[in-house]
Order: sequence, then C-alpha cells, then structure tokens
Amino acid sequence: MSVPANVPILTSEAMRAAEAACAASGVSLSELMDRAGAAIADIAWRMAAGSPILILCGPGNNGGDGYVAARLLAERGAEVRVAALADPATELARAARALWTGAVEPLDRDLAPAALIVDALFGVGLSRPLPYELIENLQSLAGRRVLAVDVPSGVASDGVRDWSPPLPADVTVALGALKPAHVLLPTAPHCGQVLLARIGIDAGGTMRTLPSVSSTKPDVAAHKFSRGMVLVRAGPMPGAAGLASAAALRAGAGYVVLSGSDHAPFSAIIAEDGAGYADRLGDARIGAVIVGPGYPVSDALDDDVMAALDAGKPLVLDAAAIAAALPRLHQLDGAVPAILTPHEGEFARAFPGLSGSKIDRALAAAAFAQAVVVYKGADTIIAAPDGRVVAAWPGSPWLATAGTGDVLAGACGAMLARGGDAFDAAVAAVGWHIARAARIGPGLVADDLVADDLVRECND
Ligand SMILES: NC(=O)C1=CN([C@@H]2O[C@H](COP(=O)(O)OP(=O)(O)OC[C@H]3O[C@@H](n4cnc5c(N)ncnc54)[C@H](O)[C@@H]3O)[C@@H](O)[C@H]2O)[C@H](O)CC1
Ligand SMILES: [K+]
Repeated sequence: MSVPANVPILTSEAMRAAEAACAASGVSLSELMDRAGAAIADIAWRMAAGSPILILCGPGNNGGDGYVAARLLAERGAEVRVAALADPATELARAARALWTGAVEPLDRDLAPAALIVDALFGVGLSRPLPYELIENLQSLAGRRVLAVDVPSGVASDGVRDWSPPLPADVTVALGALKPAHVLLPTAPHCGQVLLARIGIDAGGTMRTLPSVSSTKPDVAAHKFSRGMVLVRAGPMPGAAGLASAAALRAGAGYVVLSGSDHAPFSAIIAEDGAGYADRLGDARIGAVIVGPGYPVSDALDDDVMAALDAGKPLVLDAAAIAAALPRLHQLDGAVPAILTPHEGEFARAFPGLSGSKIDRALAAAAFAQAVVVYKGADTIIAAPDGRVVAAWPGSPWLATAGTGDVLAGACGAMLARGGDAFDAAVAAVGWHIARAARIGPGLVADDLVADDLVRECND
C-alpha cells in the first residue's frame, strides 16, 4: 500500500471544477478521457504482462475510460475482453463505447474471469451503495489481480461513507488527482498501490499527500538557541514528558527544558522542578512549549495550559491539554500559534458533533481552534485553519504502541521552535516520525524512536 508523495488530493466537487477549468482552457473532456484511458492501458499492459485482461465498464465516464483503455490495449495486441454493467449513459462514454469494436459481454454471474481485471465500473460519480446482485457477481471474480480506474468501484471517493469495494484493488490509478478515499480509512487499504495519472488537469488545491522527508542541516552559524528552545511541561506521568523532551532534541531542537520532572532521559536535557515553570514561560528564548504528554485532566493541567496560553508562546497541546485549551484558543483566534495532536478519542472529546470525512472534521476543528490539528491515526490528517491539508497515509503500523504520540508531540515542538509556519512544522514532524518508524520496523517501542543507535544509522 502506498501513495505518491506530495501530490494533490481533490474532492469530487473540486475535481469537477478542475475538469471544467480544463475544458474552459481548451482541453475537452473527451481529450481528458483519452488521456485517462491511455494511462490505464499502459499500466494494465505492464500488470498483465501478456496474460488476458477483462475490463468491467460501468454506465458513466469511469466506464468510458474503460472502453478507451480496451481499444488501446487491443491495438497493442493484448488479449482483452469487455463486460458492461449497463449501456453507456453519458455522451463521452457512448462515444468511447462506439470506438470499441470487440464484443461486450454482460456482467452477470456467468462472466468468466481473466488474470487481470480492470475495474472501470464507478468512479467519483457513485452516489449510492452498489446493488447486492452486482456485489455478488463481482465477488465471484475475486482472487485475480485488480487494477481500479480512479477508485475501486463501490468506494465513496470523498471518504464520507465507509462503503467497502467488492473487488479490492492491487493498483489504483487516480485520475487528475488523488481522492480522499485513497488516503482515509477504511477505504485506503482497498486501493492497494495508488498511482497518479495527471492527464493534464491543474489540480492545484490545498490538499496534498505527505511530502518526502528532507533532513535540514543546521545553519553553519547555528548555536543551541538559534536551533530552537523547547519547554516541556511534565504532569503526573513524567515518562511521557521525558519521551517528548528526548524527541524534541532528536528532532533538532538546540535546547530542551523539562519542567516539573527529574526524570530527564538524556543528560543534555535540563530537568527542573515545577516551581520554575512561570519563569521559563517568560524566557524570550523559548520557541515552543509542549503540554499534555502524561498529564490527565486536573486543575493543575488547566492552570499549566492557561499559563502557557497567557505567555503567548507557540504551543503543542496533546491529550487532555487539547480540550483544556480549546475555549481560550478559540477566543485567541489564532493569536498564539498552536499545534493540537489528538488521537481519535481525544478528538471526539474536544470536538464533539462534527460530521463528514476525517478531512472535513479535521478542517472544522482547525477552523474552530484557529490552530493546526494533527488528527492522528493510521490515516493521520494535518489541517490548518486556512484550509491546507496534508494526508499522511499510509504512515507506519509499527507506531501503534504506547508513547509514540508523546514522541510526535516532542517532534512538533522542535519543528515549531524553529520559528516557521505551524502547519509546515506539523507536516515536518509527522514525516520525521513516520520515517523513523519505518527504519525501525518490527519490535518498535517509543524509546527506539529517540535512541542514539537510530541516529547513527540515519546518518550513515
Ligand atoms: N478526473 C477527470 O478529469 C476525468 C475523469 N473521468 C472519469 O469519470 C469518472 C466520473 O464519471 P461520472 O460519469 O461522473 O461518474 P461514474 O462513472 O463514477 O458513474 C456515474 C454513473 O453511475 C450511476 N450510479 C451512481 N451510483 C450508482 C449505483 N450505486 N448503482 C448504479 N448506478 C449508479 C450514476 O447515476 C451515473 O450514471 C471519474 O471517476 C473518471 O474515471 C473522465 O475520463 C474524464 C476525465
Ligand atoms: K472504478
């Protein structure tokens, strides 16, 4: 399972707007369909490697792409059959169907499979769940390699419904841009390896997949304070704050203070008792404050969060600190740069009653808080109040273990303390976290993410 790095993601509404802009600039929809069909034919040719191909065509333009691909594959000498669910219902699909000179078989329970199935039944136009009979007929084709056109049929491309496709794809060719369903659970795993065929659409937009990680070297004239100074406030479970402080150092902070704990994981971390917290918040060199790791709901947490907000420092708020800060953050209306890092449960508690896809909900939360939201999970979404979104699918499943969220909070703190944009900082931290997890793999515990042998390996 994979998606290309740093490519656009569009909802069906944005996709239609992009198509219309394309048409207005002189590239017809029929030209777009030809390009889509050619991209599908190319990939099908390589996947089939000489074995027979069966293309399943639906009534809309997704089916139209299928007819174009069938014609091009046949012209190249591939052994290709077409089965249709219904007659074409759009002008474009009818035109594409008219150019296919081979037979069209009915898509029923007697349909013979082929080594490669190309699924061109439904794309972004699917408006209701697939009929039961079709699901049954498709299930009888399972077990072969499947190439999905745009999205596996049955999936709601905007990621708002959790409909599963009867034919999960090995490869999905996204047309023009990725769609939310490619990067959100539960649909993303059904898309297999997602490839992007750009087909000449200007997908611009504000939503993208995670960019590749690039490690930035410190400036030649750097000193410890210029690289960013991070203050981590410990609660009753100091191990979590210790992990966050270690992660802040490993992610590039020049100086880390752990307040309220004497459990510093490294000698380089300045551990001090809680009494100095107010003074530290007044220290002009502090570039980011982290509150929340290992700090459950309590009056003390409320006090510490309010003090940090009043100090006006860029903030990373994790776990219970998110709900504690929310009313004040909302009032501050973005005056204090902040990154919130909720997992599913914390998100539901802090932002009840939101609807739509995980992307929609992350955006609504970011707009309400006027802060960057890192809505964690296997399909982490990073959303900014100005509408920017980065989707981090597929992440690393090895991160599903205690303490890794504390490490992410620490990395966010380090990136934020550098002084740049909070959204860019959150994106860099999520990328750092996933890249390190990928290097460790099986057996990962959160401490490994900040261990020095990993650093040596990364520097090799
Ligand atoms: N991205 C691009 O620039 C291009 C994309 N293309 C392809 O076009 C589809 C979208 O086509 P559209 O015709 O809008 O929708 P669909 O083909 O997905 O299907 C709509 C069709 O099906 C009917 N329908 C919807 N749900 C059901 C259902 N559950 N059961 C039965 N019938 C259903 C609906 O009423 C319509 O008739 C996109 O994904 C790309 O593959 C083009 O190639 C142009 C360039
Ligand atoms: K499809």
